[in-house]
Amino acid sequence: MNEIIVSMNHISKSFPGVKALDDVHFELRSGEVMALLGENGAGKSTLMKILSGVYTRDDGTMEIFGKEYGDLTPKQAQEVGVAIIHQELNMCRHLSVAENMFLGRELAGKFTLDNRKMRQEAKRILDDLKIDINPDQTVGDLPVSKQQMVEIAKALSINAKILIMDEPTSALTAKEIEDLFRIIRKLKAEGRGIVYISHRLEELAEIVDRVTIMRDGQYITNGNFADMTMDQIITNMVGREIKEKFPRVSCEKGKKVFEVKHLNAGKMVRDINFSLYEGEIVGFAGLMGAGRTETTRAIFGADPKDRGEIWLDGQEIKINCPMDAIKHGVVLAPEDRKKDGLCTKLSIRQNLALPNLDMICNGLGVISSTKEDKLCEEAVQNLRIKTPNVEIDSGNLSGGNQQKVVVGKWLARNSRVVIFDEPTRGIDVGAKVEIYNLMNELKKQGIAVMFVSSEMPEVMGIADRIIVMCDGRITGEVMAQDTTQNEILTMATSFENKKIVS
Ligand SMILES: Nc1ncnc2c1ncn2[C@@H]1O[C@H](COP(=O)(O)OP(=O)(O)OP(=O)(O)O)[C@@H](O)[C@H]1O
Repeated sequence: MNEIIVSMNHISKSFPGVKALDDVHFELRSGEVMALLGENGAGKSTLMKILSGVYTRDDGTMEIFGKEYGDLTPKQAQEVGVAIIHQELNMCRHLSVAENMFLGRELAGKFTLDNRKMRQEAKRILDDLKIDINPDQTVGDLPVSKQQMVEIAKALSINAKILIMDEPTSALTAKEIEDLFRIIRKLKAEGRGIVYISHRLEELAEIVDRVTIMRDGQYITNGNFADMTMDQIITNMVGREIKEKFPRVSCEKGKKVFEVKHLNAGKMVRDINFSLYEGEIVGFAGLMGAGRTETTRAIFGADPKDRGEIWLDGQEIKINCPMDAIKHGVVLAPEDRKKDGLCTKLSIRQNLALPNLDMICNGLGVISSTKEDKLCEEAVQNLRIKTPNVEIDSGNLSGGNQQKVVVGKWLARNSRVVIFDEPTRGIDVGAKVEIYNLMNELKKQGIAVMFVSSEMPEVMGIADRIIVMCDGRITGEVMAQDTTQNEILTMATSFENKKIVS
């Protein structure tokens, strides 16, 4: 049996008002992929930040390669062989691949840095991983998937024996995920231990050997993945059975609410035409980079439009900036929650209140704390935002709970059109169902729902009608109940087979 390389026992950690970890156990063996699973806010990232020296624990013991460690600093953790690849990649975007890989431990020549040697070494590691990236390329110019590969290469360049990957596939295409899994298998075969945090449970079977499950900051169980059913895993994660992963409600299709005509914006939004009706959810499927996010941003006024018309309830409206869109009741929950969806340095309360000031201010322009409290209370309750109170910085929330705040901002408004761009990315299985239910609720209220998602099962499970995009254009439209994943994929990868339902 593979040796135990990490053993964490009775680990506890509190933040003001939150017990993030309470008597947690965790074990990792060499040559295995250990999935660390739990709902948003369960404490997975906090536990791994303790292992990698980002946080110090309040209580408990930690052994790495059989040696007991007290409080590790990130540098010490690195020296011991622990590398963490964060969900939000931590690269210096303006530096080259080689410069990033050797950041903080540059190789010195006689008088200056030995750039040639660093380049050569970077190339050797990238080649070894069969990754086609030029070490001289600026990291900011690389797609996210390649940046992630550079992070992995960097971990290997410091000879990391324990690699922690936090939601590594959340921004990757199917082909890129395959590449990542190939690399993970190679690392595993070399005897490295990999901790794999993911909310995409369907991919676990591909890659995972064992599973550790946490809930509400506590250790629940661990075991071989092969010995557990998916239902057991989910029940352990959420503490209750989830009967329907894709709850669908049927509504009568009503009148046309929203229409986009001949929308063009930059290279990735080319002659987009579609309508949204009352009583339906319209899914936007496609591969990453198909132009769906650009379309949502152009509609919302976050990016300029070259031409095109937007109609709401039979009248043309002008949206030149997000403020115009919000005034007309057209709102967007954007894909990148940290960059576009939240002010991470502001509290949950301030984030929820910001776009709703018109509704919570009294006649004199002063915020009514009663109305603000009510707005926050409803958002926290309806979306089950896990937080001790609404005064904490939204940047300190777990990823999934941040997403809930983004969605919560729009709940209070009487919106006519709600655009969700990848709303369930990084969200746990229970919270996903809550988001679907929320979309269903909007659908029942006659609000038009546009739902962009790269997860085929959820588009097929939740949307009524599916519009497919490829390379900035709409390449097909199908009713969810009449289609197959293959048909959607064909439309998502070619301009042929164009199919439109009336
Ligand atoms: N720096 C911090 N300050 C205050 N609270 C924090 C901080 N970091 C984490 N928390 C809280 O600790 C709890 C555990 O968060 P953590 O990020 O570890 O969860 P997670 O399981 O990784 O969730 P997710 O799957 O959403 O990423 C949450 O309630 C979170 O709000």
